[in-house]
Amino acid sequence: MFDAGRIAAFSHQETPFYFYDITLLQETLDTAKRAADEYNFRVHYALKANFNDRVLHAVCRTGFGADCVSGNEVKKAVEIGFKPSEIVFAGVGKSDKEITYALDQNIFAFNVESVQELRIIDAIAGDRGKKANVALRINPNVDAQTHHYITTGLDENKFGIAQWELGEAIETLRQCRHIELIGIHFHVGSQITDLNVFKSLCIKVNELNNWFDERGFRLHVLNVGGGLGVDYHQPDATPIPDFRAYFAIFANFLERKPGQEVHFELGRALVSQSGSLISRVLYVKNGIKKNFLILDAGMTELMRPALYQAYHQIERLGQIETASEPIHYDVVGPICESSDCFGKEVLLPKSERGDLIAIRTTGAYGEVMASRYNLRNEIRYVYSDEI
Ligand SMILES: Cc1ncc(COP(=O)(O)O)c(C=O)c1O
Ligand SMILES: N[C@@H](CCCC[NH3+])C(=O)O
Repeated sequence: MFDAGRIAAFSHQETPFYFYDITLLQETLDTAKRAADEYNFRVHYALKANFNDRVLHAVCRTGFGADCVSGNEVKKAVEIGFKPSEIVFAGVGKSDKEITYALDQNIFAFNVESVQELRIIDAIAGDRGKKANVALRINPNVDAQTHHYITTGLDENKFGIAQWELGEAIETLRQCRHIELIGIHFHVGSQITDLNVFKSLCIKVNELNNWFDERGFRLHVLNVGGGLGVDYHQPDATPIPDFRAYFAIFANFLERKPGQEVHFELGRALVSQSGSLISRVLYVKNGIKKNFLILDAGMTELMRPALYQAYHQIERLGQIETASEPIHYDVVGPICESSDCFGKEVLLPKSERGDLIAIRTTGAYGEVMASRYNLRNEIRYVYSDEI
């Protein structure tokens, strides 16, 4: 992925920066779109994974809709050019202002996460003389088999309407005159690599689809969320996730009723592998117990390792001196936190001040989770077709 020409181009850049491989991004998007189209599935890209303008333009041009989690994300999606009729809005804490804004934009649907939220949307829609499309986000209590911080579909999680509340939800819906129930929505977690999790989800969706049908609600949409994981350990071996296998699970196990559409909300799987965080070694500290590589990027640029102990492949770019043995380094940033560490005991070629380091698979939940802690600079980025 990082050939000599590219590395030479990096060496003139101010670091740290996010590097986006636009060719890989487009190939990934095209592969996913083709796989989804085979079954007539509709994908709304989850903006929360990466809302960089270049990324969003590519996603929009490829023909995906947008899944948003804040009023600002809805605004961003509209500005980029996503059709309002292809924008959905989820989130456990939508403010009145955000609901009003999204209603005024005539978005496709609100994925509603509580009975109380149903009443609020109904009231705001009534005041504005509108009818809001809603899908109920149901917590199916399906274990996503992922890191406990990024699982979202268990009873202990704050997301969605619990199954025991569904009776109250449909009673409320019957009273709401400014709401149209169009479907049901699920999202059980992120970075899911065991496809059996999605089979279990399908079984739950089928049960609930029947439950609504028996009560006279004809659902138009089954939205099964996102969550497909990527290979953080071997980014070059699997640069594009197996979208065909993923969609095939839903094609095989989901029981659609006549006219029902299936919607998805993929984020990570569409953008992760096309991003890398590129930084420089500032200092090398050789200790008795440890060797440290101190980079000019830190948890302020990439928070995942500090937040979830997430693994990212770390590579030293450029010429490797074959005469020296590789060395184990703790690769750390400059931030005043001990958790500001990208990897412990990482085996790398002997490195020195000025060397370029790539932290891979950072196209999703990288740039978007950056912070200004320690009054750090704004994030910089470099696109493959501009160098
Ligand atoms: C409701 C919802 N949809 C979609 C996504 C996108 O998930 P992923 O990036 O794992 O595909 C998320 C994030 O986990 C989410 O909360
Ligand atoms: N931000 C997380 C995933 C959470 C996705 C949003 N629900 C990550 O970096 O993996």
